[in-house]
Amino acid sequence: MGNSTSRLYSALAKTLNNSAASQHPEYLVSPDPEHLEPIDPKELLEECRTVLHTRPPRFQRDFVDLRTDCPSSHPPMRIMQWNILAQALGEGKDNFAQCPVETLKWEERKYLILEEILAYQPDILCLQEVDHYFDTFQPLLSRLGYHGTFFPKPWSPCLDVEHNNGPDGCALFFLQNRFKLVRSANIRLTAMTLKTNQVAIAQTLECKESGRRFCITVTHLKARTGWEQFRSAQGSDLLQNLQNITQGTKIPLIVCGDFNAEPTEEVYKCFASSSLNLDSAYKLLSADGQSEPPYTTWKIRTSGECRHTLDYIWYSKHALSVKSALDLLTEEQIGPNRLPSLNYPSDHLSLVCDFSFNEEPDGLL
Ligand SMILES: NC(=O)C1=CN([C@@H]2O[C@H](COP(=O)(O)OP(=O)(O)OC[C@H]3O[C@@H](n4cnc5c(N)ncnc54)[C@H](OP(=O)(O)O)[C@@H]3O)[C@@H](O)[C@H]2O)C=CC1
Ligand SMILES: [Mg+2]
Repeated sequence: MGNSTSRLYSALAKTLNNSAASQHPEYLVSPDPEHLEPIDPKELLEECRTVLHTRPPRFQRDFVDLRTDCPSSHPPMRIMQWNILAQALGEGKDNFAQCPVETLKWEERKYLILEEILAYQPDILCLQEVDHYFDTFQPLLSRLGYHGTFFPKPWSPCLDVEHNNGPDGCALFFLQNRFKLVRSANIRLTAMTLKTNQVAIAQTLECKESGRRFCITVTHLKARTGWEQFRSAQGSDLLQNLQNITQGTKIPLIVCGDFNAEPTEEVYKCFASSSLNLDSAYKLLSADGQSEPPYTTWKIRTSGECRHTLDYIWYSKHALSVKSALDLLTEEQIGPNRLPSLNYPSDHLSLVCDFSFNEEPDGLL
């Protein structure tokens, strides 16, 4: 290991382990200024691979080209949507069966999460179930050039788990060299006017290169069967909030989320038919361009096997084009024990798309 690599490794290990001697809850520890030196993503990726060398290799996933016919003078924006699986929920609430105990060890799982992010290098990262924001993702991603925002759930179920690391919530990161933050809103979702335990972050960003503005949103709706109407109400509230944010400005939208809803559910239909003219990016991977993937999460709980399509990237279909999308894992890659696994850290797959602005957006939101 060369000198600069060793220094990087030691800085990374320190950042990733800095809670051990702290008297404060880990999630409240602010990063030491020493850790704010920039990190080269390639070097950091190498370090992840070193730490993970005893694990099976990462799954190979390819980007599928979707629109080669719409030339754009600016580089596309890469958006990543991912429910990373809260550490406390994975260990204390999710009841995963057939999931080897080493799979859930945070000391290695965090490197797998980081490796997945570094492998695709998104310009914008929308995460759910983040319960290691302040001690892990904020300090590291800020050194990689990202601006981060975290909005915890008001009553996170993580807090019920012994040795938890604080509440889980949504996090939104964007690369500061590509975007300027124009406006940021933390939204506590309501259902039939009642405040709920689910949240969203909506940020208006301006592309430094093109000057174009858009609104990026991350959310995580209420889980579980029996809550379909509740999810639908939360979705309507989110749409109303986005309507208010974009009203008058007609800026394009990208909404990333774990909606906890199959495409047959009311909340999906509300988004698909909204006056905001949204479409779901991952449909474009299907043969007819009209079908969602067969699954975005696949796990075996003690209560049985759960294979569902719950995660989406919605976008303003007239103002934006999806240039490419990262394909999903095959059943064979996922394997018989499903997710999370030794080589994939979450029970949800990451969704990654490259977007470009269409040339004539006026009035076409
Ligand atoms: N202290 C207090 O006063 C309060 C505490 N709470 C706590 O919060 C919990 C509910 O919070 P809420 O936000 O509504 O939670 P949700 O029902 O939305 O689920 C929370 C998490 O559980 C995961 N999950 C989904 N299905 C299952 C399952 N079958 N088994 C295990 N985990 C699952 C979800 O993951 P995914 O999205 O990946 O499916 C999700 O991240 C309560 O159970 C309680 O623990 C809530 C309110 C008040
Ligand atoms: Mg979960």
